[in-house]
Amino acid sequence: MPYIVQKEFPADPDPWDLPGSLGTSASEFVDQSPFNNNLGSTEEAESQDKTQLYFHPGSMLKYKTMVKQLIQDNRSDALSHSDHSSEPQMEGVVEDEAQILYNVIELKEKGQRVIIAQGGEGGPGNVSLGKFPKDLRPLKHEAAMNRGDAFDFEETDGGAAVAPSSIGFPGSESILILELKSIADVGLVGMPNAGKSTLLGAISRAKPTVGHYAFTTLRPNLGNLNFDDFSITVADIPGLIKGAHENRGLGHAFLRYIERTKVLAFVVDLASGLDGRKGIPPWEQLRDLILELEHHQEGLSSRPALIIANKIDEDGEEAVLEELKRRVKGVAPIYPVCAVLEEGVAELKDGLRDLASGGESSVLNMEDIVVR
Ligand SMILES: Nc1nc2c(ncn2[C@@H]2O[C@H](COP(=O)(O)OP(=O)(O)OP(=O)(O)O)[C@@H](O)[C@H]2O)c(=O)[nH]1
Ligand SMILES: [Mg+2]
Repeated sequence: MPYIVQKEFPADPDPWDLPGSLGTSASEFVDQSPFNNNLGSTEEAESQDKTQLYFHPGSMLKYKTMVKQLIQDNRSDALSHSDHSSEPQMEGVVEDEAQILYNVIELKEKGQRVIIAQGGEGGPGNVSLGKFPKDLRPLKHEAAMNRGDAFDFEETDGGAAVAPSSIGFPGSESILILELKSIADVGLVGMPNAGKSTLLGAISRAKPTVGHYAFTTLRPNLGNLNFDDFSITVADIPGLIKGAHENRGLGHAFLRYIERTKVLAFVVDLASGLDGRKGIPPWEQLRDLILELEHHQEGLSSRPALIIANKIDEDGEEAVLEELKRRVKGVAPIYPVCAVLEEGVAELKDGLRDLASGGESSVLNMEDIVVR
């Protein structure tokens, strides 16, 4: 083989467990690159350059320059040698080490582009070599090279000497984990079975799966709320349980969906814990949800929020709703709804519209909820 490229990727990284993937700025990333100027002398940096490939565009530029230089060097070598071998002598030159880099780039603008894998330089291509005799077509030549056959210049019909094709340099490779940063304007946040999916179906044309068991939803469902002059996207986020920040009930993945919404709509189940039923009262649901959000990422619960009190059709819910209003009085607006019968949905849509459009909004703080 004319050259060896070894790539060893460590164990598959879990996209939800990338250390430092939150809050690490692009500049920190650049600082990790050995191409950075703080490496000491330029020569020192150059010598490291030749053994490593990086995904970062700045690094790629430098790599490209290095490869160009190598090609030029090889061309002049080829010209000065009498054996006319046009194959670049690259053995051992391009050996790259796999690198795991976080926050390679954040694409924020429409049309923004980034090079994440550079194509290989050269070979010069058929055009540069003129007409090929049939038995010297590039593929045959490459196969023969791999067998170790010797090559001489051949004569074309017109009598001009042409060199066999050259393979060129390999391109770089990148394995990327792409992360969607923003999924919706509003996130429906609640415990399993609170009725989030039913609610999304009631306020939009989305048709998410509904089930009377926990964790029916494992991926966010999206729905659009269209107003005359305005449209908002609502995400039905999978249910969170206590300990979600420690990844209980796939909490890490679900909490990260919440990071990608602008405002929060806490959905609580009024019937939970009612009349000796299994479950926890709505104010405790709110407290637990806020705690999980804050444990996952400080300030995550400090987004504009409203509360949706679902299942007002259940017997005995009036007392629970009054109790809920008393315990969170003056904190965030409460919208009582029955998602299955679509009661209270019109008022809720107006509330979501105000919230998402940045009108008057309130934040639901832990201290503002009376639990005992
Ligand atoms: N009585 C009553 N039941 C409801 C209401 N809304 C939803 N439900 C029921 O509550 C159960 C859970 O509904 P889902 O919409 O799947 O709940 P979810 O919050 O999406 O649950 P996960 O996906 O597990 O997080 C289903 O049996 C629904 O029929 C409601 O307004 N009243
Ligand atoms: Mg659901």
